Amino acid sequence: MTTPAPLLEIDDLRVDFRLDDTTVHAVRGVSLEVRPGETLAVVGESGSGKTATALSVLRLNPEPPCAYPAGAIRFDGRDLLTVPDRELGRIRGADISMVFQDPMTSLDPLQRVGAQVAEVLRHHHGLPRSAARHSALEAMDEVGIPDPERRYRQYPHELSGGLRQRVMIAAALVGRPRVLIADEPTTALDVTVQRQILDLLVGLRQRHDMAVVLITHDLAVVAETADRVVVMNAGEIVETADVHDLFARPAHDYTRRLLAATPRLEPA
Ligand SMILES: Nc1ncnc2c1ncn2[C@@H]1O[C@H](COP(=O)(O)OP(=O)(O)OP(=O)(O)O)[C@@H](O)[C@H]1O
Repeated sequence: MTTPAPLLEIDDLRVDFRLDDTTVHAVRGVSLEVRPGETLAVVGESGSGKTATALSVLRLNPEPPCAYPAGAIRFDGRDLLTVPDRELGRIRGADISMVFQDPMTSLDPLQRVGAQVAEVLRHHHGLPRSAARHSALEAMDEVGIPDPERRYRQYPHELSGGLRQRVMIAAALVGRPRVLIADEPTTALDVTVQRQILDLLVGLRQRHDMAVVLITHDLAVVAETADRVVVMNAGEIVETADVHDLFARPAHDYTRRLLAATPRLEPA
């Protein structure tokens, strides 16, 4: 069986944060690839460099003098670490989207949620207001927001945490990206809503044939959703494996310790 060419390739990524007179080597030579249509989980304990890696893809880490990314991140023959800002702006949302843990910090509190979903289409595809509204309503409906017409006009604080996360997912999807990076997308939600959001992501990935990079510290989530898994510790990848192999035959000590800390797990 041939492995499809990767959609996104991270090559020897290093991210340093400089704070006063200390330097934190948050990411230390991470290389990974994301293949078309797969769910790649990135797991590891808090502080292992998962978020700094993900943010580097869209250059969302703080800028120098705080953060210094190095290495290469290749997408469609371009290095995202060095493409001009305008080009990266076109890629964000249209080719690669991100969903974060806490939608309250990524949604604008002063803007109606529907307009925030539609914004992506107006910005990237130059759609007129009415067409963008129509597509945004469709996306809100697709992610399971009941009565999208009414919700469209509401502000983020008028929605529950689960609905806000669905709005973020609608905004991330509406531009039909090929890669969705979801950073702990369910951590801030209660357990039943977590389940619904994960099911939603799995369904959307299949329907839109998009690749999902799922960042999580939760191995139960990995077992249920991932095709392949990258395990990070202290800024480095310690193991990359097919999800079944990872759970059946973890190769690295650190992975075995992570698995031992989460009893009774079976990949789906
Ligand atoms: N803006 C920043 N300024 C300084 N140091 C940072 C910054 N962001 C992250 N770090 C440091 O970089 C390291 C990696 O952090 P990162 O957030 O990438 O880890 P993580 O695996 O995503 O953890 P978590 O699951 O807690 O989000 C940590 O030591 C963290 O303190």
